[in-house]
Order: sequence, then C-alpha cells, then structure tokens
Amino acid sequence: MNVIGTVGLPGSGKGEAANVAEEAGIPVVVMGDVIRAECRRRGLDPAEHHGRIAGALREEEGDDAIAARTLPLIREAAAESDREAVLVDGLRSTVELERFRDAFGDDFTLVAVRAPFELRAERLDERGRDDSDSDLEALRERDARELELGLGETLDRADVEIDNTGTLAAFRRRVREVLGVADGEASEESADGGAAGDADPDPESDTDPAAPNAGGDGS
Ligand SMILES: Nc1ncnc2c1ncn2[C@@H]1O[C@H](COP(=O)(O)OP(=O)(O)OP(=O)(O)O)[C@@H](O)[C@H]1O
Repeated sequence: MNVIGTVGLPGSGKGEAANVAEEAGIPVVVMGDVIRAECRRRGLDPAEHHGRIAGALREEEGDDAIAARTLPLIREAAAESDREAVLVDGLRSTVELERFRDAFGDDFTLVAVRAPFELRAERLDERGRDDSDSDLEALRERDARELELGLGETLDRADVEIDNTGTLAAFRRRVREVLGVADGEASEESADGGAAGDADPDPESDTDPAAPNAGGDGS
C-alpha cells in the first residue's frame, strides 16, 4: 500500500488534490475529520471548536494524537479499496510526519502543495466556503498558527513538490501524475461533473504554468 500525505498552507490546493484522488477511486482520509468527530463526541460544533479541540487532543494524547487516530482510518480505507494507494489530506507537523514514516516506512510519500499568499488569498476569496475565506487577516492568522505547529518544516521535508501557481487544470494533471493515475482514468467516474468540470476541455491549452494568465483564470 502506498500512503500519500499532503501538506500545504490554507488554500494551497490540498482539497483539490483530494478531489483528484477521489475521482480516480483512490480513497481519501482527511485528518481534520478526526477532529470534527471528536468535537461531535464532546457535543461541540466543529465549526466553532475545531481549533480548540485539535489543541486539546494534542495536550491530552501527545503531539501525534491526530496522526495516531488517523492510522486505523488509513488501514480501513486501504482494506476496503482495491487501489494501491490512499491519500491522507492535511499533515501539519513533523511529529505527524514521523508517526506516518514509522507506520508505513518507504511506502509513505509526503507531497508539498505550494502557492504564494496572494494567490491563496484570491482563490480562497473565490471559494467563499465561510466568512474567513475572504478575510485576509484571518488567513494571515491561520498561516501563522499552522507555521507555529511546524507546517513550514514539514513542507520542507516533503518527498515531492507540487507548485500550484498555474491553472487548475495544470494542477490537477500534476496531481494525477504524482498519484500515478493515467490521464483517461481520472475523470471517468465524475464524468465532467463537479470539480472535474473545471478541467480544461483542451488539455494542451494551459500546460504552461508560466503562461501570461497563469493563476488568473478564475477572474
Ligand atoms: N490552480 C488553481 N487555479 C484556480 N483555482 C484553484 C487552483 N488550485 C486550487 N484552486 C481553488 O482554490 C481554492 C482553495 O483550494 P483548496 O480548497 O484545495 O485548498 P486547501 O489547501 O484544501 O485549503 P484549506 O486548508 O483552507 O481547506 C478552491 O476553491 C480550489 O478550487
């Protein structure tokens, strides 16, 4: 089994990478779901208490608490799937990285997803999932919180780099390449529905992330 973990600052494209995996039938385990489940177990609204409960879990069970709780979910997902790979969305710290490396050895690959602040701010503004998506100050604070947890060092220790400064279609292609998914295979299930519908109908038209409108295709 290959376990592919992603790490990236808010809005860098981790969710999109997970979408690409799902469309290819690769199971996705979202580390944040562990925290959301714990919020519900404690009778708290995850939307409000996510950060506090993540901190509480680390204090109560150790810095690798969330990774430790994610391990059985990864094994379950792998057991239920006939695919060779599982994608794990959202490592935050080197402690988590070490926990996964201990558990999976060379079968664990860490993928860094990178995009500069301005581009992430612009994309999150467009995503508009909640109020904080359009709030520059909130993004700065989120960046700072995650960097304080060790996300910067985790990014630097990745095995594979994905630069997400080009178009969405180019990013999705690069993710498929990293996942080892053949191009035709990826969007069969989604049949141009959902996020896959954003893929450029002409796959050759935007392969160059340095194209003049790179990253600005949403505006
Ligand atoms: N190359 C791209 N071009 C245009 N839009 C993009 C690109 N990559 C990602 N996006 C969009 O940017 C937004 C943020 O990406 P995504 O949700 O994947 O980030 P994330 O890393 O999961 O963020 P968070 O940690 O906040 O959930 C999404 O709406 C996504 O569709």
